[in-house]
Amino acid sequence: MSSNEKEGGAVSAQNRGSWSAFLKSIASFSGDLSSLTAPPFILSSTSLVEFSSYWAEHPSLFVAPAAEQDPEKRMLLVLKWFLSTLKQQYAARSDKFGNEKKPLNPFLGELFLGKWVDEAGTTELVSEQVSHHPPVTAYQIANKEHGVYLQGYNAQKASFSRTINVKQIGHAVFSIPAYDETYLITLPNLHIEGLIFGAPFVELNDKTYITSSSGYTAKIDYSGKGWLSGKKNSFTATLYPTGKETDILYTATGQWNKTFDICEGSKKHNIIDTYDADAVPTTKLIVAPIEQQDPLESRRAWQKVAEGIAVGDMDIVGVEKTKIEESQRELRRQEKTDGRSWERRYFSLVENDVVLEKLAPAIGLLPEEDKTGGVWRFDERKAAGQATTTSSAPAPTSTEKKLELK
Ligand SMILES: CC(C)CCC[C@@H](C)[C@H]1CC[C@H]2[C@@H]3[C@@H](O)C=C4C[C@@H](O)CC[C@]4(C)[C@H]3CC[C@]12C
Repeated sequence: MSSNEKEGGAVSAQNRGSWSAFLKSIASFSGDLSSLTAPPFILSSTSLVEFSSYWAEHPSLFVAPAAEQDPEKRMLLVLKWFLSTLKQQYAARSDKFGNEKKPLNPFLGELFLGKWVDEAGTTELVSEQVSHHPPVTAYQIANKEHGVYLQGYNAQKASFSRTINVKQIGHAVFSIPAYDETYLITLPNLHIEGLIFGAPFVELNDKTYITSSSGYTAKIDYSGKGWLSGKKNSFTATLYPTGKETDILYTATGQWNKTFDICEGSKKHNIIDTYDADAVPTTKLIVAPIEQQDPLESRRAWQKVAEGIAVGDMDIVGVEKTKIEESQRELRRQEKTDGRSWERRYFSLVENDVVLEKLAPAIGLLPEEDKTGGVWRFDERKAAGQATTTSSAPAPTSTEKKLELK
């Protein structure tokens, strides 16, 4: 743990000045989160491209739907897995360090590759920054033994109104080809709580949906502590046949970062399952040693910046970040001169996506392609030409070598 990370909780006397200057600066903030300048002590050395891994830190829950024969119960298992990911996605860092941190902004083409190996077999992750303006991350998570796949992409738009509000644009697609089944998942909007106390954490807003090609939909309503009542990170999810919202088959309710109950029907006393986030251990993602990583892999590319953050040396951080930014600018200049654009390694833009065409209308999802550069999908053809394992990255091209910072 870095000196920076040990500080968690309320702002120390030493950091109070920079924190109040930050609070003043964000009052007029709106746009890409990448343009938000946070004080050094709130900087994380983890790039946003790594966040895709939060979808599968419980591989057994991820693959569980594949073993269920009944489509209704399968949908319930997909909902349970989704709910279990929320703690990892939105509370893991504030739980660990006492406060949320500002992640590193990935550069175009940045990769995060890894795998989980446990009782669920091998679950592989490919995450790639597919756009820089606007920043968009795409990912695929695959467990081939169980035949379970997740892919998606996301961008964030931030605005300030009493606090930092973040709108998520994008979606995820969970699929089990053996059942010819696809689930379209929308992403929660969020806001930052605790800013005033210097101990920021995430609270989710509004609602999200999961809708399946087998004819079921789950609606997840998020609520927080509020001024007068309620508990932090609360939600109520209902599962129903698509289009029949009042025919509730199952209800899940509780706190996504702690415990929740799954009940049959709409009555909250018919409990059939209880999930305790603290009782279900996560599996550690295996990432190749830095020296064996491709130059575009996140931890290798950001290594020196991360070292600077760890020791609180903002001069090193500045110098090393500038090197990355400069080499990125040079790549863009070169592409412009050559009349070509950056070739994404694993993902491609698609038109007329069949999953969206079929499932998005049921939940009113608008893909907002202008905000993500289009609809991004995992490209099997491209991936076949790449090594997605964590140890044998393909040799970098000459353009990519320019990124290798000495
Ligand atoms: C703490 C504050 C001062 C700086 C702002 C940090 C802000 C940019 C961070 C904080 C939380 C981040 C969310 C994170 O909780 C989880 C996810 C889910 C993941 O799948 C995609 C990224 C996203 C939305 C992060 C974006 C950056 C956030 C809002």
